[in-house]
Amino acid sequence: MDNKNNIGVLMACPISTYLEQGLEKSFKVFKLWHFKDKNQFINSHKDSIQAVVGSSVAGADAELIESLPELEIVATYSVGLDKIDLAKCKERGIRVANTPDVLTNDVADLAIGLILAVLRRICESDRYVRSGKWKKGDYKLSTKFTGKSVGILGMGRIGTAVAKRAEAFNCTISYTSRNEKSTLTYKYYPNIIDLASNCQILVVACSLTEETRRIVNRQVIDALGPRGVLINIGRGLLVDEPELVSALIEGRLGGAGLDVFEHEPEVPEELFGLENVVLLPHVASATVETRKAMADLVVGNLQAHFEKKPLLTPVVDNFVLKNLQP
Ligand SMILES: O=CC(=O)O
Repeated sequence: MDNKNNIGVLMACPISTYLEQGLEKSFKVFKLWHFKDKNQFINSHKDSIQAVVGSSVAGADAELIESLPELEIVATYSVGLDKIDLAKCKERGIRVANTPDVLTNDVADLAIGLILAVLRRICESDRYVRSGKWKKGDYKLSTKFTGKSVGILGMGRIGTAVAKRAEAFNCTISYTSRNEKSTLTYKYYPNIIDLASNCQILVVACSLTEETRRIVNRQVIDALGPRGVLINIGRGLLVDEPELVSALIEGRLGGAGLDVFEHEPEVPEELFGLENVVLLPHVASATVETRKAMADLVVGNLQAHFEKKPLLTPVVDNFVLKNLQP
């Protein structure tokens, strides 16, 4: 690998001290949020920045990619790729890596946690105890999870891990995905409305792309219905948020467990007073163990790239063909 001072790595947003320290051991790290005038900073450092590190908050859009002529790799501290202009990266031969696998279990665990929290009113009953209301009477009955039908939107790594967990709760699993998976015995619905009409809990676990933007629209929400529960551990923009809010307020949807929102960290305040809703601050992969593994993977991918080796977790890798010597 070249001398570390020769390789500029631009962090697009604050991520973690552990990651920063890992990057600083091998690279010259620039933290974009430290610069008031970002355009001026990029203009004066564009010739030394060869890598961008992003996350689910900020990545590399077309404008950033175009402003960095020496950019060779974008490594994101996320499994989601929606903050990266992948088409631009392919066009420019820029490699892209993400952090799949290491976070799958945590995200699937949290999806189940959200289901239980909504159906069994865990957060609401905790508030009941803390506010002293228990002394005046028992908390009301909640809803059983075991045996419910669970529909999964997006049967990738995370969707599959959610399904496996839900099976242990004796749930019937069905799903919709780009394609039916021949290896799975779960019922496949080619369309999300049919999936939503035939399940009690709909878990949103697909990636955000132009095709899936607001895929959970009013029709899907109405198909899920007043006894149905929506769980979103994907991206806020997969759901039509204003429609979700009105369905919850009007009682057209039974409940929701949401880890992600359209305008994070903004969350529609109309949801704050609803006891059938559990709201989390985008923490599905946020455990000490997993975040460390994600950071190690980001650093490992950059090291692999600058040592002209195959990426550990490649997403876009046509750089190999053009620029890497055997
Ligand atoms: O949102 C988190 C991720 O994409 O990893």
